[in-house]
Amino acid sequence: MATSRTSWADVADAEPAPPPPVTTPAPAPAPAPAASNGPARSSYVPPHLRNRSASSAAAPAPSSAAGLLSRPGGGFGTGAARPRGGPRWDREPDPFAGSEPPLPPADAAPADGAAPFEDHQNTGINFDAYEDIPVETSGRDVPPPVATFAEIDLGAALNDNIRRCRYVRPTPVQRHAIPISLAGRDLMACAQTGSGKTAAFCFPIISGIMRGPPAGRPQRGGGMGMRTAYPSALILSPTRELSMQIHEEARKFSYQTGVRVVVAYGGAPITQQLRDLERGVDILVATPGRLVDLLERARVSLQSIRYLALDEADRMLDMGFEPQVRRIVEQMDMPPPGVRQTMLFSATFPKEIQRMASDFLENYIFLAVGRVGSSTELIAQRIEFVQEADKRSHLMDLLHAQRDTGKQTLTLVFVETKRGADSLESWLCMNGFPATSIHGDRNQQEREYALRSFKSGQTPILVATDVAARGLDIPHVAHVVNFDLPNDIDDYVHRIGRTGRAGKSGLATAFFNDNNSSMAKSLAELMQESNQEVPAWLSRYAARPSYGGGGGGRNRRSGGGSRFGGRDFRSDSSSFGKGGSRGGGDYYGGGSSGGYGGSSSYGGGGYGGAGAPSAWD
Ligand SMILES: Nc1ncnc2c1ncn2[C@@H]1O[C@H](COP(=O)(O)OP(=O)(O)OP(=O)(O)O)[C@@H](O)[C@H]1O
Repeated sequence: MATSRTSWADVADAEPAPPPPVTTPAPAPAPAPAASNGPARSSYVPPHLRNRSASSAAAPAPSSAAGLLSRPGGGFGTGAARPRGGPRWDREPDPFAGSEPPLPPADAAPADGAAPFEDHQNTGINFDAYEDIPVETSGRDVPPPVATFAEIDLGAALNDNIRRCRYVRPTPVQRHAIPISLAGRDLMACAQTGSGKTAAFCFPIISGIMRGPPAGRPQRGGGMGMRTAYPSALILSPTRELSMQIHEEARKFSYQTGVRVVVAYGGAPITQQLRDLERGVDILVATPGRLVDLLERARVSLQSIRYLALDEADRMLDMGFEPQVRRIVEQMDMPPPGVRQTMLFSATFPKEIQRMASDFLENYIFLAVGRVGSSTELIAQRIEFVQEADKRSHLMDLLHAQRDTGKQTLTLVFVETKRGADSLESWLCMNGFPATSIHGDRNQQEREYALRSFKSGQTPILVATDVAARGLDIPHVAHVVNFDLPNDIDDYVHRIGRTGRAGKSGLATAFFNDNNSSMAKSLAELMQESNQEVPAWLSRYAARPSYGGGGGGRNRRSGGGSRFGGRDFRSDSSSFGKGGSRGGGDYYGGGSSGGYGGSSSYGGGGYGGAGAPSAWD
């Protein structure tokens, strides 16, 4: 087990007070548009012009500001209302407020220069832990990786935000993925949980929107009073909370760049989201269900999309979102592959998603940082044999032991069902452990409240179904407990990945019993691969042929031929042709057409029936 010497959390723990607000001066006003159709449009400046004064001189000069006003990206077709009297980002709320130290002067050092920023290198991702990570790329003419942010010309405004985020050096996935995306290539990228994938797809999108040429005039949306938004980039993510988180991150990265980020997800009132869209949108972060709704209402058009990013794409398939995702990407007005740029990111890439994704991508590069679907060595994994009836008392022992250390940390407990989450939450509270829960039966307000209360440490235990398994970046989660193991090793990888993030070490404990025997082999393999000690009893389980995966579980690793089933499927001779069927297999719940059935094992995933509101959308 690799140990973290200087981790983000170690340093963050040592930070006594919230840092002062941003001190960056506002950029010089962008050129005022020369023509207007009305007051609402008069101050609109396309993103690639907005940053002209702040970003590098490499930004292309517009031929005519007036001509750019009709550019659909950055607003709805009829023009978005902007604050008057100056560029709108002057009054942009500071997404860093209270979270960072003063920005070092831009000329103090390049973003990669460690020395001047050493004292606030709190996100000091433990790069040593990632240094010798194996990287595999396939595809034609792969652009070379970079070692520093300074080697990439992202523009001054974005570099300022990178400094504000206290990112000193790019993580391995960023080192490879950012140059690939900046070169305009489609990308399928797989990297371990907590390794900085969000920035890896956000930076090139923001930079591209800032610098890119104006998109063509929308063909519809201006008439009949229809206020249609024409984003330039779409980021799809499977869960509401992950969409919210990506939105927050993207807002930080695009602060004072003039690039406007809007989020749309189910469970929250659509009216507010519509208002946000009406104010203009360059990057739309959305869950598939809510986006389909917006498209059907013609409040969003995808015809100006230049960048499409799918985060946790495999999860969207798991959740039965394939029809919606295909509808959004293939059947609406989105430009085809080759015209738009498409990026897929996840820590796990089963072949099934690779096959679907290959329909969305053109001449793409497959990037695997670390073994595909593997877990980071920063997470110490423990598997304990615990009978169902003993799980609660065992959990209590763990929590008492943790409490005895006197350290204030957060514990995330995964269970399989929504009812199980409710009942464990109240049992913990009754027993003196402040807990809350998040699952698909809780309304969105309750879910968000639970997450806030957990993050703040008010309720340091969060009992969750898989709704919280993917992507959520919650600082200080020191322990993930798999009270109920999932049926799929990829889900296990994502769950435990809520700890041990950004170079920080973490602990993951799983309760295993006969009910989980189909997981034995893949668990043992995963642990071995991550240099964890595999208990002898688990190896014995794994050695039994009947427990070697497959079974009833959706155990992609062991069921799919090659051991990890996650390399670039184009190099697999048995791979399906482009657009081919994805075949059967239990991964899709019995080879259904990928409809709305979802999987009961996800505690609320999928659609309950036609038109039924989903807890996931
Ligand atoms: N270059 C960097 N330097 C320091 N910290 C970074 C850097 N890039 C990202 N981070 C931080 O690392 C953490 C994890 O990043 P992120 O959430 O993007 O991981 P991820 O790979 O998407 O994880 P998951 O697979 O769980 O979704 C975040 O808190 C982020 O701010």
